[in-house]
Amino acid sequence: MRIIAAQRINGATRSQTRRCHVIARRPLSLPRTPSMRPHGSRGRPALRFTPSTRPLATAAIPVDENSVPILGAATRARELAPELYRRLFELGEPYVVFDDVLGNDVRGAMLEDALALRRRDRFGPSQSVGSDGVPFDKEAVLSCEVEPTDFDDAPHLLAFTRDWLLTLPPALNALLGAERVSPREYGTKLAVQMASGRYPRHVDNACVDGGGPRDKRWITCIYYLQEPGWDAGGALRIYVDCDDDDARGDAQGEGVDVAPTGDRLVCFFADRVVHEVLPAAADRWALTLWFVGNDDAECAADRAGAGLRAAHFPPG
Ligand SMILES: O=C(O)CCC(=O)C(=O)O
Ligand SMILES: [Fe+2]
Repeated sequence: MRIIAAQRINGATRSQTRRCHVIARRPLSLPRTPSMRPHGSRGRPALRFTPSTRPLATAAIPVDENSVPILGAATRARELAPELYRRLFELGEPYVVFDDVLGNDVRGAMLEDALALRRRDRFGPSQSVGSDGVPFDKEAVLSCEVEPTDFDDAPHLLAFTRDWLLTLPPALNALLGAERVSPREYGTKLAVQMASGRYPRHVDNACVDGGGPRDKRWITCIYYLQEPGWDAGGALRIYVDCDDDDARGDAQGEGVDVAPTGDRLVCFFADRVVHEVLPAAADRWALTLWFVGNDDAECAADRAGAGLRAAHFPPG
């Protein structure tokens, strides 16, 4: 087993010279999606949404394995999968929060990567999709999809992404007893919400027919990169079902706030959980991985959560 050198985790080996060759394979046959547009394009028409997922293939895997930092991320994915499965699938909890996922050194190295990408101007306006399937720019939120070609700047972000994508789907599928989470396709987004920015209420996968490829994103996992002691707001507000006889309840359910504490991972179903992000007083960093469902029926109108979604996004 290879050992990660502490200085690599600390980012001390970050250099301007290329350490290895990187497979710069773009998603193979997917159309350009809103988040894959050239950065900074202005005055774009309101296109129908097409999901930004990609074949796993060799994406995010540099040719020289020895250059990939070892974060313990695959081990953590294997360790956390049973609890994720139990709480999301067996107990039907709307979301699951894991803390101390990779340790503060790894978190810090991932944040350094993100800052390096920002210095390289790799970010563009971040888009959301409305309940009608029409995308719009979020205010003061920038994002990018970390690519294999970003390896020299972002080895830790890529190593985490690669390890989770290779490990979590098979681990969940073993528990589910069928290949319901695709081990071949994924979505990803690195986002920074600046002061004054916010994410309006939405469901990641609105399950609307956008006229393009079907959006197959099924499970959202968000890893937060904040420094320890973060108290600048920016909670993820998740709307959960509430009982009819709950005095505080209304048709929209009750919002539960999850702070974007560093080294925290929050997971929920991409096609049914209504959520938003509240304003933060400082830059708020998050790396999202979307796991893709293999089964068309996973994203069905009558699935759990449809009532809550209808309450938040009434037709018309
Ligand atoms: O960063 C977060 O907490 C949530 C982000 C989000 O809702 C999204 O990217 O769709
Ligand atoms: Fe979201």
